[in-house]
Amino acid sequence: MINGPQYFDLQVNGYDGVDFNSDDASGRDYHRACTRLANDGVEGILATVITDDIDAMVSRLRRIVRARDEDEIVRKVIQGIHIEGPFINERTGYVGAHPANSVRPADTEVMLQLLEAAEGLTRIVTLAPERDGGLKVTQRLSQEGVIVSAGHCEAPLDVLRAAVDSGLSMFTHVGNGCPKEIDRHDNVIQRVLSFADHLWCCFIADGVHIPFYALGNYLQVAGVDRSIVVTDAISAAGLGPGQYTIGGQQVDVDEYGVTSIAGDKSHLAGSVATMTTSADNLRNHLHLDEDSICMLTSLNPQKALSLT
Ligand SMILES: CC(=O)N[C@@H]1[C@@H](O)[C@H](O)[C@@H](COP(=O)(O)O)O[C@@H]1O
Repeated sequence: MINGPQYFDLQVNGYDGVDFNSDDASGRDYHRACTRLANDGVEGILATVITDDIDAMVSRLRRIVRARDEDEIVRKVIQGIHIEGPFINERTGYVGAHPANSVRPADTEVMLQLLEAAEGLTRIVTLAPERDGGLKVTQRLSQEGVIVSAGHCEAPLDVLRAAVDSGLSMFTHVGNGCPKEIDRHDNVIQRVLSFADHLWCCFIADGVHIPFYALGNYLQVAGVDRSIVVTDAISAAGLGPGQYTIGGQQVDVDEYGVTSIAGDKSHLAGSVATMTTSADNLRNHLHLDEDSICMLTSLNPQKALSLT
């Protein structure tokens, strides 16, 4: 997709064999991943750092900052950072692939430490509003101009409403990061969809995280003009089945692109999608027109970041 609309991906944990949450990714690794992203028609991404011990998150954030400082293509492609965790819901199902023992309640001091390590590059923070007491971190982040996105959460309706009033403006991978067995009506997916007028709703369109017919329903309710497609790609993106990593965890990828943490099939652990395969899915499985695909994969993510 060289001459078409350029994709913009708000959630990328790795690409082409490079894990952005690894403790030994080199500048050369970042160069390779970003060159492949650019060749795959991706104009910009937010490199995503997920829950871990704070020292590990800090050093991974610094590593991304350094890789950008040293290399033009990395600077061009990695347009910012998405910090996903550690202030998420620790309960099984909601915590998903994040290491539960590193999850913690939201804390302004810790948040500031992470923001400082990212040196002004943080554009999105995913947290669980119900774990942000007094919504203090939500308020602080929105004052700082950082997008607060709810995710890996089970926020009740009144907490979501208060979070929106405090600056919450996005929801991370709607339909995922929640248990498979939840109440058929009163669940976090229905709650967030009821707030879709106020939130950017992000979806993973790989056909593994959400069946296409359900994704079609979600997009109709949320509206293509308020929705964003992300890959949530891990290092396996663009490669075949095998064993990969996200941070200190091993991820198995099967021949259908289903990811799992070392033999535990209870939840997914990122995708192997690229923006090209995601756009193809929207075209071929959801039969969306090109304008809608462009909004979901390029215009809306940039609008959310106030880049257009
Ligand atoms: C990189 C990464 O790990 N991304 C998340 C994962 O954290 C989460 O566990 C899963 C939940 O999906 P599920 O709720 O459908 O299992 O979605 C994504 O794959």
